[in-house]
Amino acid sequence: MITATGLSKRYGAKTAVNDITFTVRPGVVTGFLGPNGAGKSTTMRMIVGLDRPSAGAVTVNGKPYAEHRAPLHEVGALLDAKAVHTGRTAENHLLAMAATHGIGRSRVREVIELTGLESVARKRVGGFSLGMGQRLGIAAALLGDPATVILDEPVNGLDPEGVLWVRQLVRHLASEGRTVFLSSHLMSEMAQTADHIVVLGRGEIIADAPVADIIEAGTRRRVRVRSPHASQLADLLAAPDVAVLRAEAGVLDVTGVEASVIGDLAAQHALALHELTPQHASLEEAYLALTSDVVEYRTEALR
Ligand SMILES: Nc1ncnc2c1ncn2[C@@H]1O[C@H](COP(=O)(O)OP(=O)(O)OP(=O)(O)O)[C@@H](O)[C@H]1O
Repeated sequence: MITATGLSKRYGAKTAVNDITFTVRPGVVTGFLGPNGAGKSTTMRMIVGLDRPSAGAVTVNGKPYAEHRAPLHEVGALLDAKAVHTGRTAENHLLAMAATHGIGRSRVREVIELTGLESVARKRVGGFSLGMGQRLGIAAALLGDPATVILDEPVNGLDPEGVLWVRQLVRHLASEGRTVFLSSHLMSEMAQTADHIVVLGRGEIIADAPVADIIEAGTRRRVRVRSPHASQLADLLAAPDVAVLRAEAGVLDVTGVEASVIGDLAAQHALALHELTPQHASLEEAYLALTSDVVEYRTEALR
């Protein structure tokens, strides 16, 4: 369990994280989303004691990270996979970490197998690809069999097979009752991986809810209607809160009315319907709607 209360971080005049309060619960995968510079990495660094909060506090499993006597058993974190620039082999890197906590060689072998690093375990980490570095970072995070796992952009640099592996791994870790907190800028990835998401914009929380609720709240639901009587139906649907868009001949995209209401209306007027489909917005669309006001670096439309 991770609990942040009134957490803030300022770097000089710059406020990176502004008075955020949230809880990351065990047994589910919680995603941490936000545009570049929103403050995700800063928040994660404060959770594991690498940055000191300017105000507020954050605890892991009930205590500030620094107060845990054997932190690797409490929290496993992958914060910057590129940080391991070493002439050591992957195995020796993990053995050195294990030694600080009295973790045995057999656990090192286990995490090497779990992360698919067997074939490169005796190779120098310096020559690793980004993807192998990510796997090694995840192996290190899991070394102490921690109750809480924090992964900053874990799928960065992984190939599709690796992405699928991370997704299955984090879901498995959550199913074991662990607290799993991962950041990503890939909304589509979050939609498939997370149960719950916390969205950060300019250092503030702008959403903290189950994925399904975020999708629901971030968009107005659209219904696609196909009918040989599309024009007649469009006239019947006209109302101040209803938008009817003629997508193509015989096809309407209707916003502001439930599909069931459209179906009933068509039946009352004996108008045949050939399609009546509620369109579900993607998490990407919902996220863009949520964060459109808070992106720090806006991209100019290409001309
Ligand atoms: N050491 C620092 N000194 C000054 N400003 C910093 C420092 N670290 C982060 N910042 C600023 O704080 C803000 C939040 O940065 P942070 O890296 O936490 O965002 P992020 O959401 O992780 O973004 P990204 O996805 O780009 O990594 C940014 O505006 C960043 O420039």
